[in-house]
Amino acid sequence: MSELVFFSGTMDCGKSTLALQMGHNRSARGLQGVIFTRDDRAGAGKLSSRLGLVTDAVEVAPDMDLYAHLIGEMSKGGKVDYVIVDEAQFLHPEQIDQLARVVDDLGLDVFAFGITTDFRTRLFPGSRRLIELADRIEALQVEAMCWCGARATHNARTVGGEMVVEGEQVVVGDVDQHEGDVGYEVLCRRHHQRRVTSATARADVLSPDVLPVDPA
Ligand SMILES: Nc1ncnc2c1ncn2[C@@H]1O[C@H](COP(=O)(O)OP(=O)(O)O)[C@@H](O)[C@H]1O
Ligand SMILES: Cc1cn([C@H]2C[C@H](O)[C@@H](COP(=O)(O)O)O2)c(=O)[nH]c1=O
Repeated sequence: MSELVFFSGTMDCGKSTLALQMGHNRSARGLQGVIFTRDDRAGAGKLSSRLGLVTDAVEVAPDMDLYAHLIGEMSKGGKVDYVIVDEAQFLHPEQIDQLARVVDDLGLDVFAFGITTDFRTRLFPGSRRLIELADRIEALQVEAMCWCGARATHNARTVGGEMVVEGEQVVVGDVDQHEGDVGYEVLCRRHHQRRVTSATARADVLSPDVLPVDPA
């Protein structure tokens, strides 16, 4: 039975790597897939992992009908055995409905990979729809870690290392950005709620306010 599966996790937990591995294992057995992505850091039409692997993909435009695209491929004689979607949080809810239709009407497995929540802990519309429609939701096994050592569960947006809570929902970027740039850091809920990033935690430790006071 074909399935719509949502592989979700924080940024930097290995989603794109797993997407590439699942595609590789299937193509090694002669299966052919279509890989969709949107706004990958490596550029349009690319699916890239921080482990250095990258593959070509179909860049999803905001108004693209994914079901119609696959029907078009098949009617041109293309073989499609499965579908992979990376950065699925950026898709419109209607496009997630189209993926569900691919599973139900075309009998193809659809494997979608993405983060669930944004820097303000709000669901992305595409991820919300995936949670509503997916046959299965899988949490990635390799856990990303907060600077404190706890499991990272939330994505923070940072500017110059400090967490920000205002801004557009979508700003393409990466973890480990240089000072001053907009970047991201994964945190445990406690430190996301308190807005303590690795940089501000370090600064607090160094601050004279928190140095032990000599009573003498
Ligand atoms: N130099 C490295 N050595 C080993 N693993 C690495 C290295 N750099 C990144 N990784 C692994 O790659 C993961 C990020 O993979 P990626 O697929 O790009 O994540 P995601 O798509 O979830 O943002 C990290 O959590 C880490 O496990
Ligand atoms: C939290 C958050 C993230 N983004 C962007 C930043 C990256 O370009 C992608 C996530 O990619 P990854 O492969 O999972 O690391 O999403 C965003 O636009 N808005 C946010 O709030």
